[in-house]
Amino acid sequence: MTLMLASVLSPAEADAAVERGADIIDCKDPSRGALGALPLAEVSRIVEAVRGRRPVSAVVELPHDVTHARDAIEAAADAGAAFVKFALPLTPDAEEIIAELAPVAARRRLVAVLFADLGPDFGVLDRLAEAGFEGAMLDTAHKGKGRLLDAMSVGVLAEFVGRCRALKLTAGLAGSLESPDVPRLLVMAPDVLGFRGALCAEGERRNALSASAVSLIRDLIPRGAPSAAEPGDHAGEVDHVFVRDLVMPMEIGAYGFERGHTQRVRFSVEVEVFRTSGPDDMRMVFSYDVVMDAIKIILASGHIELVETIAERLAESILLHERARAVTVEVEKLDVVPPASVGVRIRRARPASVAAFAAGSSVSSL
Ligand SMILES: O=C[C@H](O)COP(=O)(O)O
Repeated sequence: MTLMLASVLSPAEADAAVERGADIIDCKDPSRGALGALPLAEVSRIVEAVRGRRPVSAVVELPHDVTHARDAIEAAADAGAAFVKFALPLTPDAEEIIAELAPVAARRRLVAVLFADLGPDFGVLDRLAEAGFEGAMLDTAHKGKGRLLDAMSVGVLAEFVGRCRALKLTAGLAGSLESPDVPRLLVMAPDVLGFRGALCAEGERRNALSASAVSLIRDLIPRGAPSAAEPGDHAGEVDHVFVRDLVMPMEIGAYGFERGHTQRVRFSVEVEVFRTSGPDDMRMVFSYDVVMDAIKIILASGHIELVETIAERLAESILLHERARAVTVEVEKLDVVPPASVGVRIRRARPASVAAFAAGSSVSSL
């Protein structure tokens, strides 16, 4: 399950974010850049306003001297922050700093933030896991200069989440995320998606939190596993969302001669999507970006022997989306016997109980 983190700067904003369903309340001063810390007294006030209803995280601007860094982290935790977030230094001694913070990580839940637009080295994730960190989060350093998906491809983001999962680190994604990004990033099943700008009036992170914007993002992130429910007023209506004839180069094939180079593969995908009731925004749609991202993530994972494997993985990934009722996937190799194509077509559907839930779901009104 993916949790929604909302960055707030005041007790009033924290209360509004809790009321609108954010899962983690993150104390941050957006006027101080990507990872600006709030004064500790303000963190304490936010913790008080939250009244234990949600975990609170706090940003710390890490002093370079390790003793001071440890003290700053301890102070934020003493102010009531369940998680302490800070930007991982980009200096050559970053790994040493991580190791020196290991004693603090044994007592406090530390989250290291890596800036996607500054070319982070994912090798550091091993060091964070060894030092006992709680998790790692990708964010963007330069706000206003692009979203997370501008800084990193979906394949690289999926690699980040996968490496965190393998190391038992909580994986967070943030960085000027907008509502259409949410279903795309959910495909990677991160533990946390973090937001500030998208929750604010006019999408500007230094503006005040907007209740309707918080609700929009909240509604885009499913809250737990779907279960059976009564069908809603649009039950039975199904749209067909498709990506047709998308040709991508990929490493594929079971023969030795098919290794070490790419061949053209054509993808045609049709998703049967439950129609839902609600406002006329991203909550109403199943984005074809979800299909294209799922294809790119599979391609980025390296050589795959069988078209059947690709088709199954693609269908499985798309059916994770709660609006998808069934999917037909066609995968064709174009370079085996040109101009003919060879390949496979499969149709996969969700289990009936889950399908009933999705048919009956509607989003909250604003
Ligand atoms: O931790 C999450 C950040 O506060 C994200 O801020 P942003 O959405 O404005 O980039």
